Amino acid sequence: MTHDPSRWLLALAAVGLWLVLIGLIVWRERRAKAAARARSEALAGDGKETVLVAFASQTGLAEDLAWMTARALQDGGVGARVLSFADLEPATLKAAGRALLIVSTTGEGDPPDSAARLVRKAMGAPADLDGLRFGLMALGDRSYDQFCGFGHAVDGWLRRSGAEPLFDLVEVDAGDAGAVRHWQHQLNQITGRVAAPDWTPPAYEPWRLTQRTLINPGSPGGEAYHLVLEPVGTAPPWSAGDIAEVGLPERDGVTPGAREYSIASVPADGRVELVVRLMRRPDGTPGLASGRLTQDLAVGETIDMRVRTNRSFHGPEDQTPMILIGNGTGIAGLRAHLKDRTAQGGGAWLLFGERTQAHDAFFDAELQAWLASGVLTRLDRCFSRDPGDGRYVQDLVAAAAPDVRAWVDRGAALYVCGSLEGMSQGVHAALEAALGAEALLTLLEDGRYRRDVY
Ligand SMILES: Cc1cc2nc3c(=O)[nH]c(=O)nc-3n(C[C@H](O)[C@H](O)[C@H](O)COP(=O)(O)O)c2cc1C
Repeated sequence: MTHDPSRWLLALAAVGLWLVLIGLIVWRERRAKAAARARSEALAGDGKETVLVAFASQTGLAEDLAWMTARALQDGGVGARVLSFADLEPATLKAAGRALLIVSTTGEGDPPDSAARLVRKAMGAPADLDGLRFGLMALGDRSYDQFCGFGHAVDGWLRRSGAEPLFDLVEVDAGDAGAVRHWQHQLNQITGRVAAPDWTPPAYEPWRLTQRTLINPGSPGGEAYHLVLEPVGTAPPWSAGDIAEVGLPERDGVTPGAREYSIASVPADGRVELVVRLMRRPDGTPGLASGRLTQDLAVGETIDMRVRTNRSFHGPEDQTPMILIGNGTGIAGLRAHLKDRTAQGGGAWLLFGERTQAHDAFFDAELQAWLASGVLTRLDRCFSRDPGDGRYVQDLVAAAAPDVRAWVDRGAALYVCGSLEGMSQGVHAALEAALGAEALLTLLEDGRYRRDVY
């Protein structure tokens, strides 16, 4: 032990600074929550007749629709209170008397992360919800096996708990406008109003492809491209973690749904960058969206695109250490976060897996520069097809388990981006082994374990 008083003073100052920073983070979080509460209270009106509007959202659509629902109720003279599933208890539902719930499904039929606490604590068995009347809108996508899986689970639990539906479950397939209009129609029944407000999503804007680079020539994996798109008009604001929705042109009289890609850049870049892998159908022909973006579209041409907020993958404060984990094109979302960090921040550790060191070390020069500048504190990569390596990113997490624990103990947040199958499940299992299932669930519920997987 040192007896040098100046060392003690330094240590005390460091601890003091650390406490101030933690306090600042807590204060900012409280302020954000208070702002949402104030917004919600403003919509609640005089409280005579209030409907609870609760949302469980992974990428933000259910949350947006919840606020639009609350506004439509208020415009029709009915007060509304908006609550995330993260703050929802059975008793709150029962006390509300009337509730409108908007929930999406993620993973493979799974609840959004913000609903994990309610699922674990309350949904295992029926609750006492006698007297509650509810309307439920389930967001999903029919291309998944368990269409609206979580919406159906909530519906079943509410009914088993004695709650009564105000109308049949409204299923929304890939943001289908017709189903959303049906929900608006049900709201009109509640408010007695006829005029439906305009809920159409923000229009697509033209973006010009200014650069396209194949980033893995010679790779045994599918070709991956780095795309740079510049707005023809003015660029909208966005945050690291947000998504670009690419509209596809009509084909044989059918408009295919939009495709979503994690944005690999930040507004300061003045351009949206994407990392797109060319997908091939079983017959070898290119996939609709990836084929257009990586093959058909010429540099200089424009596409329809809009930026969509993806709150559940937004970053923490610069002072919060970040552990970024991903594979393949998942580097996109992680890169945006790294671009947002400073060398004075809490530090960032990237664990990344791809096929070969020689062809698939995506953005290597940039990562090395971030390591040198201190933005990136640590870089662990593995390559599954390299002789002598053969590991996947989950193996990196498992091998570094004690360090992962130490980072999390220091307050680190975990961000996972990349493929749902294989990677995200494997990483989840490795994190469970490293931190304990209970601790990982708590991190998930507290927004310190965030995922953007597809
Ligand atoms: C990684 C991922 C997994 C998904 N899994 C399912 C699923 O299993 N079943 C389903 O019906 N929809 C699934 N979806 C579709 C979403 O439910 C749909 O896009 C919804 O509109 C998202 O709403 P949110 O933005 O509020 O989370 C999935 C979407 C993503 C990105």
